[in-house]
Amino acid sequence: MAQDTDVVVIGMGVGGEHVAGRLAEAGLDVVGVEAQLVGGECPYWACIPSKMMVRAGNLIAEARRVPGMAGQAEVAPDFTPVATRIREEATTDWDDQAAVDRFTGKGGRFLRGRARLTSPGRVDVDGQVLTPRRSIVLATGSRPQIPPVPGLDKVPYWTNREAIAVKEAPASLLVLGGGAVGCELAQAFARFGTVVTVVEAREGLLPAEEPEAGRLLGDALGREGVSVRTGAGATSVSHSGDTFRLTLDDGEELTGQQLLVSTGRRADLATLGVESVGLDPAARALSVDGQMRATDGVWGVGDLTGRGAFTHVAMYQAEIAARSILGEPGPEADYRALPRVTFTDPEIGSVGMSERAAGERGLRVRTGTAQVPASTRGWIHRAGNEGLIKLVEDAERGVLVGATSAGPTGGEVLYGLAVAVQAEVPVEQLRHMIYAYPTFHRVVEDALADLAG
Ligand SMILES: Cc1cc2nc3c(=O)[nH]c(=O)nc-3n(C[C@H](O)[C@H](O)[C@H](O)COP(=O)(O)OP(=O)(O)OC[C@H]3O[C@@H](n4cnc5c(N)ncnc54)[C@H](O)[C@@H]3O)c2cc1C
Ligand SMILES: NC(=O)c1ccc[n+]([C@@H]2O[C@H](COP(=O)([O-])OP(=O)(O)OC[C@H]3O[C@@H](n4cnc5c(N)ncnc54)[C@H](O)[C@@H]3O)[C@@H](O)[C@H]2O)c1
Repeated sequence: MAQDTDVVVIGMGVGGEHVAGRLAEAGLDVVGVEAQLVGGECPYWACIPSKMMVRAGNLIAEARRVPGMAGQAEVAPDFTPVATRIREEATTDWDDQAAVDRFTGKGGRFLRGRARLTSPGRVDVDGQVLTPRRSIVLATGSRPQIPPVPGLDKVPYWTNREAIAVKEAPASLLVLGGGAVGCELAQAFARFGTVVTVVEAREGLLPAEEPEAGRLLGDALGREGVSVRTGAGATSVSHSGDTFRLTLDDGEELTGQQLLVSTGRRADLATLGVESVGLDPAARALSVDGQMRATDGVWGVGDLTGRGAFTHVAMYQAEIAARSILGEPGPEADYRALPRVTFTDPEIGSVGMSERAAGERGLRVRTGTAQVPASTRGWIHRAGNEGLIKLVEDAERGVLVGATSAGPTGGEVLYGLAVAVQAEVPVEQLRHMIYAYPTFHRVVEDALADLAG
């Protein structure tokens, strides 16, 4: 028998959990459907456990910076406390009961299973039919995109999930893909003694960001002993015993005890039955309007919308979708000041457009750059002070449309720049503000001086 309800939320990751909880608290009858764990990728296999690894790796790196700065320090890295924290604090051994209780405590109804749209206003969950009167919210996230490298489908490679669940750092690791996942995990494992090689197909690491940031990070990884191959195509992979072999297009053969594939993620609309409501199952992402509506009665939030695979995007969109479903007033989605932080050391923060992206949009841009080590705070900080600020100005309007903040606290320094991009604060006004001395964010003032010319 079909079960009537107001709303069905499919996928209870960060985005789905937020919409479902918000609507249930507002008094709607909400069924939240989740195939795996409520909370999704972020708390169990992504943001939170990976940042626990990064935090531990940063402690090791800081301790190694003591000589010449503050005496002597001996560090004996041990991955066990990290693996324990991931099990006990982050994931409760990959158990989501607390998250399920959090949702049902708000008045929601929870259903474990795999959902599929079968016709407008009808959802099938493993044979059980739900008929939402008001709305369906699609929040099914993304899955790793595995490149068609010959042999890859026959070897036991890791995705982020296996990498996060390890109990010991591997002796050696090949990382295919030098984006956010690859760089964060490469550095974290290297700091625990893993011999790491990163293979990136494009010309630099973090290729979606400013090339200066990718070079800075590549140099920092190199100094820590991570081998980086950029502009390198993998032509085959094999595995025997406990060794992976990765052959590159220049004939070089790389070996490692483990292979992490971190070559991007994509939405999977094909298995969701979206064609039954008139949407394209072959699309790379679900197309939504500024209120997160995909079509009549269907909203979409999070990674599957293809607007930036970040937890903060999923939560931002989820709040807009909830407002839209409840008929509450509020602004439409605005991604001009979308912030991104890769939690490496140096931390790479960026907001809005890169110089190249702004140029491709046809903007006449001016840029300004300043180096963190040349600033007072960078000079004081000394060991581990690498970083830079790069500003991208729309020269016609005299406002910033993008910025990069890389350095010891790059992601935190980014905040002021994000406000400037979002609020379109005139560059002239930014130039005449007071910047606290001696902070890292004073480097913004130096970059503004460079922008002036
Ligand atoms: C290693 C790693 C580190 C990351 N670090 C960060 C970070 O530091 N900061 C940041 O902002 N972002 C980070 N991200 C990205 C972040 O994890 C995602 O953007 C976020 O989890 C997306 O949320 P979501 O709700 O869209 O999808 P998800 O969290 O993927 O949740 C989707 C849920 O839908 C469920 N589902 C799928 N299909 C169905 C179905 N048919 N029926 C029922 N349920 C279904 C899935 O089981 C899943 O639980 C990281 C990602 C990775 C891989
Ligand atoms: N700190 C954070 O916020 C954070 C951390 C990790 C992941 N994430 C999110 O998760 C998403 C997925 O991360 P990701 O690192 O897997 O994807 P990504 O898109 O950031 O990077 C993938 C990289 O793999 C490269 N690549 C693709 N095919 C390749 C091949 N065959 N050989 C070699 N290199 C290849 C790409 O050029 C790219 O640089 C990111 O887009 C990001 O939004 C965010």
